Amino acid sequence: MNIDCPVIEIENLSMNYGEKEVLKGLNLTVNHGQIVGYIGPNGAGKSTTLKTLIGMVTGFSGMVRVLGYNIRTHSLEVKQKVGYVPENAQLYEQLTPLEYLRFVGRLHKMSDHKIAEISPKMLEVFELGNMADRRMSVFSKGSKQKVQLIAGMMHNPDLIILDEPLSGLDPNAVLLVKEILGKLKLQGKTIFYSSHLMDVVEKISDRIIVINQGEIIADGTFEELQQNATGSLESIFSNLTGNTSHIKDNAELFVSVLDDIK
Ligand SMILES: Nc1ncnc2c1ncn2[C@@H]1O[C@H](COP(=O)(O)OP(=O)(O)OP(=O)(O)O)[C@@H](O)[C@H]1O
Repeated sequence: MNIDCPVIEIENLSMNYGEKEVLKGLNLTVNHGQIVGYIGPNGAGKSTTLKTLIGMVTGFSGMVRVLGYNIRTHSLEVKQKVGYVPENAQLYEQLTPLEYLRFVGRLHKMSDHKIAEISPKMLEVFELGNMADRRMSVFSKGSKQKVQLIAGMMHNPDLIILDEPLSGLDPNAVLLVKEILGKLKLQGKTIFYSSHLMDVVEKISDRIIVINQGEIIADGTFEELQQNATGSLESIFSNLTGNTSHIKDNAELFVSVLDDIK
């Protein structure tokens, strides 16, 4: 791929669901070889942005180019070349991991030989080797997420888009994914991911983008974000995305409502 050309280009991206304006004129360029953390409160528009990048959302306005392809006209090419791990794992649970990875690998035009060679190794890495032939309907949430992560990256894409990739993973698996992402970055891959795990985002991201109510409100390295508000990313996040003084009051209200049930 041409490393001089941006991996992701978004100009004036807006998206409405009915009356609700979910993305409000986003502008964003991501260059080759960065790990970009995309954070924001629930409902801020993170998943909608990521789905737009992968061609799963239509009806938006503005321009979106991924790996040089205009997503409106070349979404198939983007789907084939980009790695994507969705927020809610939609696995075909009647399949075993090996069957599922064969299915996904074929969609990415990998040879059956290559798929058969790498799938058991990747499952072993995620400690799923002994589950390779079991139906995924019996898998725990974390195990399903691990299969989803493998499926999203197995074709060795240059751009990996991850929506809450660490959701449901135990601390050792989180560590493993962090290590893998770090190594992929060293190979020149670009990783654009959303997460609510502020400590992880703080540690592994070259760049952090904060979205709130459909608008980008901060964009920079962790050190750059610290120039306006010191402290951990968690406290910067709270400062940027709103008043948190109501949290204690709301917790008290919740418990007092429960008390009334007695
Ligand atoms: N298919 C849909 N139809 C209608 N509204 C939608 C749809 N998908 C998302 N929304 C709304 O768009 C807004 C943004 O949702 P989105 O999933 O992008 O947020 P998010 O930042 O990923 O949130 P979270 O952190 O909770 O995953 C929310 O108000 C959500 O209810």
